[in-house]
Amino acid sequence: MTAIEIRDLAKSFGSVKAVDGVSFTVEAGSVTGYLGPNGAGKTTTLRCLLGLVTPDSGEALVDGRRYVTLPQPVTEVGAVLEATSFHPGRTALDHLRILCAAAGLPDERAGESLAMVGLADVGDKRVGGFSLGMRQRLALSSALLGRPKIFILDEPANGLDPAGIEWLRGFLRHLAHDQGAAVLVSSHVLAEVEQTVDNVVIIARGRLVRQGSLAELTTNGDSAVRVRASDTATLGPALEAAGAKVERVEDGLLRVRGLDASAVGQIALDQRVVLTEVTQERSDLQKVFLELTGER
Ligand SMILES: Nc1ncnc2c1ncn2[C@@H]1O[C@H](COP(=O)(O)OP(=O)(O)OP(=O)(O)O)[C@@H](O)[C@H]1O
Repeated sequence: MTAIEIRDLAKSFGSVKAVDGVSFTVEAGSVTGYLGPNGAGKTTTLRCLLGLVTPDSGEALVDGRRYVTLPQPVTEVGAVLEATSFHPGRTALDHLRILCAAAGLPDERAGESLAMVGLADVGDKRVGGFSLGMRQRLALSSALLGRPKIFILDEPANGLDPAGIEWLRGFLRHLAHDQGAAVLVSSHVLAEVEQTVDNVVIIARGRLVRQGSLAELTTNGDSAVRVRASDTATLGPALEAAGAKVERVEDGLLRVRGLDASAVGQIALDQRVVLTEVTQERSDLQKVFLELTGER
């Protein structure tokens, strides 16, 4: 079921075409990564979806409707935009209770939502003392208050430490895969979302560059392992016997498809062949992103 639909969306600010004819959909039960370098137009797209920016043309729809026409938006869409600000003197629970009151939600949703993001123990602490990562979690908990089934999250991994990013991955997958939510999550860092998303939409300078399932974009044939070894005459046939396609690049260097680096290492060990280099080549997705961003 299509939960989010962006159709021929365009928005300019003066002479800058922030979004220039972008179309994609996000289905229920999946996480879609909306990726692109800084200034690509991601935030503008998400702001159009949330009715904060009026597009010049095209549509940005949630559940087939414009956000501004939703009768009780918090129960349908949970949104976290970049640089969410909090009153530093308020406790986390008070912050959420105020949002509950404004949205007509029962008070207890504040504590429940805080617990879902792992902040139950600090509900009575003032937000002013929170780390950036804790603020990100608090922002996420505010998106959970109305138990929505559509999530629109702008760079939610910003400021999280590696453990926080790992937690976020699991949490977003849980929302989509266990609870059937549609999750649209933007990032300018591919590695942050690569292990989370089912689908990828890449934009640059307002235009769509590539879209597809993660599986399509990472297994379209080009990902191989480069292996430098002391005895390729022994290793090559052993890898082939294990089902790999082996190309002899030059003396002592093989390019292996169909096995990952650890399987290659294990076979080399079994054959008592010394490896001097094992490099996983980048997937097509990583290459596209690298060209756009220079990210390594
Ligand atoms: N309110 C605005 N007024 C003028 N220009 C804007 C406005 N909002 C965005 N832009 C411009 O539109 C372009 C796209 O910006 P946008 O914030 O959508 O990109 P982004 O992909 O979200 O980037 P980032 O990862 O840096 O947040 C940029 O050139 C930006 O400077």
